[in-house]
Amino acid sequence: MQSFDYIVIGGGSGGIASANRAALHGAKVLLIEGRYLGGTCVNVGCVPKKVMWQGSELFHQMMTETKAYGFDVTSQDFDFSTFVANRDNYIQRLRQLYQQGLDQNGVQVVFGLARLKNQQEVVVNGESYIGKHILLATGGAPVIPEIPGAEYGLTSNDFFDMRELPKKVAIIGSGYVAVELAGVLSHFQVETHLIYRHDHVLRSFDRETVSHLEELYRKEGLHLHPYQEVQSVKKQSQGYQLNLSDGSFLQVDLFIWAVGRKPMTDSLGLETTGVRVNEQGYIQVDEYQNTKVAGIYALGDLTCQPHLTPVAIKEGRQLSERLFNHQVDAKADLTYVPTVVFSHPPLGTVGLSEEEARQKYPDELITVYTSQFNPMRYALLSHKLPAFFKLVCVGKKEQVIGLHGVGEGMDELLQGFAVAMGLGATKADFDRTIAIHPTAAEEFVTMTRKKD
Ligand SMILES: Cc1cc2nc3c(=O)[nH]c(=O)nc-3n(C[C@H](O)[C@H](O)[C@H](O)COP(=O)(O)OP(=O)(O)OC[C@H]3O[C@@H](n4cnc5c(N)ncnc54)[C@H](O)[C@@H]3O)c2cc1C
Ligand SMILES: NC(=O)c1ccc[n+]([C@@H]2O[C@H](COP(=O)([O-])OP(=O)(O)OC[C@H]3O[C@@H](n4cnc5c(N)ncnc54)[C@H](O)[C@@H]3O)[C@@H](O)[C@H]2O)c1
Repeated sequence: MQSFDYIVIGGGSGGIASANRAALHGAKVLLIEGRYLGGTCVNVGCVPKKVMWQGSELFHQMMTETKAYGFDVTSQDFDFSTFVANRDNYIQRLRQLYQQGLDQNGVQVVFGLARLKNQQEVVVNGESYIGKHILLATGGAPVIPEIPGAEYGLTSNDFFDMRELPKKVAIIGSGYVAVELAGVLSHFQVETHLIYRHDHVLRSFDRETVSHLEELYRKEGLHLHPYQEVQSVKKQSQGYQLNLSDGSFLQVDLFIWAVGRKPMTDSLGLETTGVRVNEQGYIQVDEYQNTKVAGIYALGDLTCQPHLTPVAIKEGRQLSERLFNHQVDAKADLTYVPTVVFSHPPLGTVGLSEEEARQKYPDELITVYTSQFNPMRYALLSHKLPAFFKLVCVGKKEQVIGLHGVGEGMDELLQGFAVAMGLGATKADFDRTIAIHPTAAEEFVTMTRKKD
């Protein structure tokens, strides 16, 4: 039986990052992956999603904006299947790069579903391996609700297998995935219906910012159906009929479940180890990724931390710094985690929403600044998508504790502001900073409109 310093189960964002870092510090590392290297992010998450986002942005611009800029785009042919094939080739190359990186660092890779036999032994493909330290990094998978006909629906994984665009589609859910896939399809001029149970999408985000995005989505022709649940689905000779909670029906070519994800713990054999999970099945860890069992760690989508690739990567690398490079206090600092919903236009957030700020600091002064403007991209167009920006500050010194926005470029401009907020920047620090003109980012350092 082979022994390793470190066995990593799951070759996604967190697992690969941790395995490579451990190997760089001289550990003997085994990485076990059940399907394909890169996990969710590379294969059915961030990467194909961002390529789709980019493709649909281009499509939309070509169809609606290029003429005003003087282009004569006479052929509007678009071959979706070529686009998808190019996307998949790119992903294939990424997987190869991951494999090369692991090889170069001396990480041994085995493909197969791993199962813990006890606290130190892992079995894969009938072989047993002993690990001094074991990392669980098996991520999550999409959920399908239990209603009649639910099985006819696609998940986000299936979305990336689509080889042609439907004419009319429904997306059920209100989180990142629902909002992003709805935006992509709508920008590809697919009639898109977004169906969700409550009043708003993205309910953990700043309410006012989300309302702005919803307004833009409506303006772009996306059909929003708040306060609706899909109660059952009937297959028809062509497409599907969704039966909604208000008694109405919606006929679509296809529909996509985007109602959340569940942690991938089923195949792991956790019961043999004493590793604890919470009510939703997520593995309980402390801020150092320790589970309740010494020598077994977990990270990323398998735990309750924000389910974002850079979070999983940071957790994985910091864990390896701690275990294999004597950095005894290494842990991921999740105080200001910037995040972007790749909607059209993107919505970005760092820190607390206005609602969270008021709840967290009931006795402190909360000041809120907002700004709305038309990005220059629309200068020559009759059709405009105004951007919205917001700062949430606390105390007399007005420390900026929340920064939110919807608008072109929001995805790229957010990172630097997250650094400033991590350093405790105040509204005065923002105001002191010279703007870059003409950009969207300058709105954040020129805001004067205080909300009552
Ligand atoms: C549609 C979509 C879009 C997303 N877009 C973004 C984005 O734009 N930005 C962002 O930051 N995040 C995004 N995310 C989230 C991001 O993909 C995840 O947070 C991230 O992949 C989590 O990494 P992980 O290492 O925890 O798990 P994963 O990347 O899911 O990796 C887990 C790996 O473990 C393997 N595995 C499972 N069970 C076993 C087993 N028993 N044995 C061996 N291997 C096993 C799986 O095959 C998988 O490869 C997106 C997610 C989705 C679904
Ligand atoms: N851009 C990004 O960084 C990005 C993109 C996609 C996903 N992600 C990550 O992946 C995670 C998972 O995303 P997600 O969108 O799958 O899940 P989610 O948990 O963010 O959202 C799921 C939504 O579906 C709703 N819902 C649950 N059951 C329902 C039902 N039966 N009918 C209608 N609605 C229902 C929930 O109320 C919830 O709002 C995200 O939380 C995020 O961390 C990140």
